[in-house]
Amino acid sequence: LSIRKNDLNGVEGRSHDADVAKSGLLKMCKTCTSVKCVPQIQCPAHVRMGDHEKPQICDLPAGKFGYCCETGQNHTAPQNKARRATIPSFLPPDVLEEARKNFEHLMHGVVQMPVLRGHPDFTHGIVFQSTPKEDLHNFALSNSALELVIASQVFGKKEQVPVDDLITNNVPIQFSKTPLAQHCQTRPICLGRHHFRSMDGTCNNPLPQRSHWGAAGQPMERLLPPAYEDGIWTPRAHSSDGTALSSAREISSALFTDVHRPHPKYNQLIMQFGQLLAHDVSQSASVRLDENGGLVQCCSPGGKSILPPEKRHFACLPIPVSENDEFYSAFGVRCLNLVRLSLAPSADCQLGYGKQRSKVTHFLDASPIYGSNEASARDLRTFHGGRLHMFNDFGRDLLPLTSDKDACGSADPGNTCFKSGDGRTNQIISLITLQIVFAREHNRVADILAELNPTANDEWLYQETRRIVIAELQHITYNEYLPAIIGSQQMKRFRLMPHRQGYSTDYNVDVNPAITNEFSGAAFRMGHSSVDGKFRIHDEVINIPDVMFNPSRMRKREFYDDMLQTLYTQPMQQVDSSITQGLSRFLFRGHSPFGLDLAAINIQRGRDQGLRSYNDYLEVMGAPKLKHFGQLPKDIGEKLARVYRTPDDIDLWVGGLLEKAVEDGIVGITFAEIIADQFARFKHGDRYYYEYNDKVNPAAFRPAQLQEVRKATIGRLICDNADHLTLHSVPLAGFVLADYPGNRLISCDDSNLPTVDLNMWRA
Ligand code: HEM
Ligand SMILES: [Ca+2]
Repeated sequence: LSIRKNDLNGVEGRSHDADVAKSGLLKMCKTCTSVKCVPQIQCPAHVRMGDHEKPQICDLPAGKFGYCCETGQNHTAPQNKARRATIPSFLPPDVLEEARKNFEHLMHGVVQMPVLRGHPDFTHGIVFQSTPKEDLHNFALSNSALELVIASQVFGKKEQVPVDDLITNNVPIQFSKTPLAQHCQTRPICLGRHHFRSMDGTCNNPLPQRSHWGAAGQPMERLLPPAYEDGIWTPRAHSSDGTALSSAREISSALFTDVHRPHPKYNQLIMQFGQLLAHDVSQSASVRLDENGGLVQCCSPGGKSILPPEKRHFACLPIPVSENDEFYSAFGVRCLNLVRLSLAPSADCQLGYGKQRSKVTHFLDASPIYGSNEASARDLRTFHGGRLHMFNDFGRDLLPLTSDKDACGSADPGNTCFKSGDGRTNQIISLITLQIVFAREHNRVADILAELNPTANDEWLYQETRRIVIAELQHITYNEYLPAIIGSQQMKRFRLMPHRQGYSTDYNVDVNPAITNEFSGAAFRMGHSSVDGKFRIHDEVINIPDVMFNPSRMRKREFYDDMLQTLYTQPMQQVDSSITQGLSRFLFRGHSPFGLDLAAINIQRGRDQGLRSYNDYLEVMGAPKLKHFGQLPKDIGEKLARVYRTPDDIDLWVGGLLEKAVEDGIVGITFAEIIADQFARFKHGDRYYYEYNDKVNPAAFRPAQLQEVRKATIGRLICDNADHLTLHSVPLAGFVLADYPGNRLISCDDSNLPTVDLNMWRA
């Protein structure tokens, strides 16, 4: 993960110094003054420099670059094992042989009962769903990554490599000269200058060595080295005092209650927009039983017990449930299924820890609308007038219907489900609603462009429209959504606020746009606490589990308009220690009397993804670590002390949620920083970001076009794409409750709700 000097060489292999001088993107400091030179992975973007300026690079041994890191800390676990004098610099044949044997043993697999359609575990599997062709590809890639990880594990154990060296990628062994090289990823070759951004996110960074940065299928990044017990892939299971960590379910039920605490300012639309964003930038994949995407089950039927080790698949990470559990005990459930995330082979082909794979483009590029590869993008297009397929339901455009019988995982025949660029669209009906808004926006814009440019062909209309819709999405995100979530101070520190005029010059060729494990595994899952367990539509109260993977209501004529109004009228729930039972007890219940616990899943997932404890992240931000629970407010400290032995054990998702919100934001400071860091990557590391000029962005907007894009608001987007059967107005500030001081409901024709004038796109 650290930058190698060669990575900085230009296309024609110019010298490193010339490159730095030419781009002006890096400040060179051979040795850091007053701060420490550490590998990039040990210095998260948000602590690199006080004012989040360009990174200062410095020399590390073995020809690598590091960053001058302001915290001056080495963010790794304390080194508790004596360092071995020498570690071989090659992979001995016996390691290769043993690794091969171990791998084959794992692949031999276990015989298990199939997971039945309609069961909550089946539905959970759909969250990671792919097409059959992708399943095959995923299985192969996941296994390739596994072979590399097993070889790393065998080597680490045999040679007694200190865990610290493994988690900081400090073992300079290349797989490229071994038979394992076939499992390493190759970088995409980018020919010419791509005018429009690619569908799969490849070829964004102009340096050929970085053509894969941010592309679909690439591994997630990390802010801190992983907390794997063996330094490679074994999840954290022990307290820092050596005893076993409490079960994720025990923590969930002790700490997360379901209390109605409506937010005084923000509505459910901001929650729903957040989930759409989450799906745009991250979709992990779970390990599968076979190449047909078969699901792994780690519990005995009915969740009565955890399967014994000899019957358990290697990717099992089930959540134990106590026999006295306040909820599940009534059903005799002692085990909640959880399957580990699959890994991606990394492009550096080096021995090291497992890296989780994300299936969607990491960039904020409307991938839920368009897909994350050429094939799914083509499947969604009509190839006429640049338009996307829609299902016309008696005059109203809904998303196209899918023929994939597993899309909803339902056992009910005739359950109609929808298709989009993302397999999770049917997860909840309010998400489908927002996906329809964006798909309609695409066709609305395409139609206007076609009228303005009568000779334009389908391809140009599609790509140009996609460029505009992505720009609108980015503008709404950075202008309306993000300031509400992380507050104005973080927006400023990370240079995230859109300009009012002119182009932004914030592109930085060295910023890796990849999603971080901390963001996808913890910080952005803050959204789960903001969900209200009920939608109130006129007199009807809908419990959210009833509209998960069950979109039949969408066919009711007024439902779409009504749902949008509910979203902007109903307050979102505060982001805190409350999470609706619709998610923490009844997630994906279908017809079952109980469902899954998303809070427990989030905690266990954090351990699966190797997230370090909350305390380590406090330290990264320059805050003192918690030494004892008494430092926290009494009620929180007491609850935590019941499930954690020491503050060093607190899971990141838990610690982050318990913080009080930053002054003018929705989340606490730790999540605000992690989210800010992530959106700084999406902005500063995306060449196609809408505010860049043509020196950076091959598809730059003309100044007048950019000014128009800056008029995009979530309110206008909804007005322009509503059915106008029951919806005729929106709140002026779309994510804010209409009755909040300073805000009001305004009619869709009100001139205070600006319109993006597409006349600027007349050829
Ligand atoms: C509306 C109801 C929602 C439901 C039913 C839901 C459900 C889920 C489920 C089942 C997962 C996968 C859990 C796992 O196995 O690790 C997940 C992941 C996630 N959710 Fe939600 N979620 C909802 C809303 C939200 C919101 C509002 C946000 C953010 C604002 C959000 C952010 C995320 C993120 C970042 C992930 C990780 C994605 C990945 O990397 O795979 N979710 N959610
Ligand atoms: Ca994306």
